[in-house]
Amino acid sequence: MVNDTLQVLTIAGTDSSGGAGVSADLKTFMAQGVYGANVIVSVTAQNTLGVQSVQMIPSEVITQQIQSIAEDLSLSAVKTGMLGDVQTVNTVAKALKKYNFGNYILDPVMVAKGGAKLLSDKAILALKTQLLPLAVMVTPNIPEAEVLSGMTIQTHEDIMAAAYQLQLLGAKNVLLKGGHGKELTVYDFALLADGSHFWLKSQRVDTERTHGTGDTLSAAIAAQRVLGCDMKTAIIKAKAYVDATIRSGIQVGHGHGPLNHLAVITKENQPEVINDI
Ligand SMILES: Nc1ncnc2c1ncn2[C@@H]1O[C@H](COP(=O)(O)OP(=O)(O)O)[C@@H](O)[C@H]1O
Ligand SMILES: Cc1ncc(COP(=O)(O)OP(=O)(O)O)c(N)n1
Repeated sequence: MVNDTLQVLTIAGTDSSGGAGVSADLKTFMAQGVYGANVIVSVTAQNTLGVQSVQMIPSEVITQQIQSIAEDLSLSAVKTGMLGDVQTVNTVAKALKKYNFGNYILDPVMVAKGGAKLLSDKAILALKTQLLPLAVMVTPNIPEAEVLSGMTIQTHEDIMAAAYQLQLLGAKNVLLKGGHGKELTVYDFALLADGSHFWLKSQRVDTERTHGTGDTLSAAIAAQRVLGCDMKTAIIKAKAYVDATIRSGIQVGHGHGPLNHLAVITKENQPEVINDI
């Protein structure tokens, strides 16, 4: 059942193959039992093999979409995904400052799994200065954390240092995702607003079908916050959900296939929570 009083917004781009972007976010919100609204900032022609084209939506249309929702819905959280260019980052930042949508989760999407650029170089600085300070949570993968922190990340110590740097730049909580890589064990690192930290340890699923994992994780965190979880619990529950969606694979497309958003979480999906590694 969807709880219609729990309303969450995603501001992101579309993915015509339905695996990432707004599609992943709305499927995740629904699966978590919260109501999802969407503001489209870009339309991508995309499939599991790559991104074929990107069309950005004009700023005034983005502003109008946000205003329409703000005037009617009762939102308690918002997440942003692909924002594309500097104009869009600035437009979204202006709207987030104007309207109070509650918890703001920033997924700093930069590059799709197939390698296509989803954020321009100029927009990176705008995202750092305009959006990071507004975010209750930022969820970079390792390459994104390197770009935002200006640091090279090779070791677990580097991961922690980069997360602290992102907190210094204004994000209250940081979840640094460790999905990129080849190791058999995946570690995500969480740094919370009170200065505490923990690692989420899980076994890597040997699959190419991970299209939209980052979107799904950040959308699930937003949903769990709206459902009333504290930040640590929201992160752990969201991680278990993503793990379930990867493990219950579906066979769509011929490349980086999408997740199964209706997956049921079992004990097997619970990450190990550890303080230090
Ligand atoms: N093959 C995999 N097996 C298990 N977990 C994964 C796998 N790939 C990604 N994840 C998890 O999915 C989430 C998203 O991570 P990641 O893929 O790094 O983000 P992004 O999609 O933004 O690049 C993280 O919690 C990560 O640990
Ligand atoms: C429209 C759109 N938004 C975001 C992404 C990237 O999503 P992400 O969850 O990081 O997944 P992968 O691209 O890493 O599979 C996208 N591809 N398209």
